[in-house]
Parts: sequence; structure tokens; C-alpha cells
Amino acid sequence: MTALSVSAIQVRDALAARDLETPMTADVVSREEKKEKIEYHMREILSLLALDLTDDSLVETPHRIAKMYVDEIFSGLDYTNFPKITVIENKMHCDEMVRVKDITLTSTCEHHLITIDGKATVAYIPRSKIIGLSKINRIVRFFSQRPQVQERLTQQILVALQTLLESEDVAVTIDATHYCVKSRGVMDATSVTTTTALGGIFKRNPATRAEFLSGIR
Ligand SMILES: Nc1nc2c(ncn2[C@@H]2O[C@H](COP(=O)(O)OP(=O)(O)OP(=O)(O)O)[C@@H](O)[C@H]2O)c(=O)[nH]1
Ligand SMILES: [Zn+2]
Repeated sequence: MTALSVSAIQVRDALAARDLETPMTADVVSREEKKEKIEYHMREILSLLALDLTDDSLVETPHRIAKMYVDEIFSGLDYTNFPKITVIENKMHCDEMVRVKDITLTSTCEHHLITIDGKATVAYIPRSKIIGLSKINRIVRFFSQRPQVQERLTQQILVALQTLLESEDVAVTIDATHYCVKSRGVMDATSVTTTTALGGIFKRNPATRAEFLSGIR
């Protein structure tokens, strides 16, 4: 087992304290064992759908799906994959908003296990700490790589950044298309869902909130 980083532990504990952690049971199965078992069960599922798994195009599909779940689209369930975070002292005394717009966001709906495709915008007001810009994208990506509901994803990104920056002054908004709405069920191809999570001054001050949301949509 790889040891968790200090950042990963801080973020995990902060989410648990706010009841924002993804519902999970104790993770006792190794990565390799997970892949083997998922591959076995995917073979069962695809066989029940009467797919011929001896066909050369399908033969590797159970193995591909197992690898994709554990190493890619659900890798954010494992805090050993939490990104390395670089936070520096705000020696330049920057006190105006830092906003990263249009962060690519691809997640998976936890109700149907199909794609959520969207964009996130994240901002914070630097206080004592400044975070490496790419780390914001990496945090969005980490929590996106879980089965999700958009509301929880938005809150998890907010609390992770608040914890790492040691400041409440963080804001997150996500616009996303849910393929469970688009490609099945109600089959709505045009609706987009917006969720927003605001902390500290973004919640208290309408002008700060307006500056954050300006020009995003
Ligand atoms: N609040 C929220 N709901 C979501 C999200 N992703 C999917 N859902 C909804 O979860 C609900 C699950 O409803 P159910 O009635 O149990 O499932 P269903 O029979 O497949 O529903 P339909 O999608 O309406 O066909 C649906 O309304 C989905 O649109 C999300 O991120 N947030
Ligand atoms: Zn869904």
C-alpha cells in the first residue's frame, strides 16, 4: 500500500468532517485484485447480454473495462492517486481574485455509470497561501474520476481547495451535460446543469460573487 500524502489526508478528513465524502465501504482489496475481479464480473455481464466474447474485437473488453475503472475513470476513489500539491506562501501579497475558467471536466454519473461532460470554473482570493495553477485542474480531475452527482463533486472541489489554501474564500461552478439525460431516459440533448459552491467572501459579498460569475457563460 502506498502511503497517503499529507494533503490527501487533510482533504479526506475535511470532507468526512462535513459529510461530503463519497459513500464508500472500507477499501481492503488491492488494485490488482480489483482489476481481476471486475474483469471476471464484466465478462459475466457481457455474456448475459449474449455478446460473443471470443470475437477478436470483444475478447479484451472485460479486461479493458477493469483497467479503465481502476486506473482511469474511478481512480479518484483511491487517495493514493491524490495529486501532489504545491502551495507557496503569498509573499507577493496578492489579494485579488485568481480565477481558472473552463477547466475540462469529465466525470461519471453514479446513478447510471455514464458520462458527465462539462467545464468547471474555480476561483479563490489569495490569503496566506497560493496554489500552483495546474493543481486546481488536477483537483477537479481527481474528484471527477469517481462516480458522482454534480452537486457533491462541486462541494468536494470547494472543500479540498479551502483546506489546502487554509481559507474559506473559494468558489466553484460547474456546467455539465449528463449523458444519463441525453443518451437515454428523457433523451434531452440540449439541457446543461449548473451547480455552484461558494465559500467565505464569495458567499457574503455580492460583488465578489458577481465578479466570479462574470463572463463564464
Ligand atoms: N441531482 C442530481 N441528479 C442526477 C445527477 N445525475 C443523474 N441524476 C438523476 O438521478 C435520477 C435517478 O432517478 P431514477 O428515477 O432512480 O432513475 P431512472 O428511472 O433511470 O430515471 P430517468 O433518468 O428519469 O429515466 C435521475 O433523475 C437523473 O437525472 C446529478 O448529478 N445530480
Ligand atoms: Zn445518471
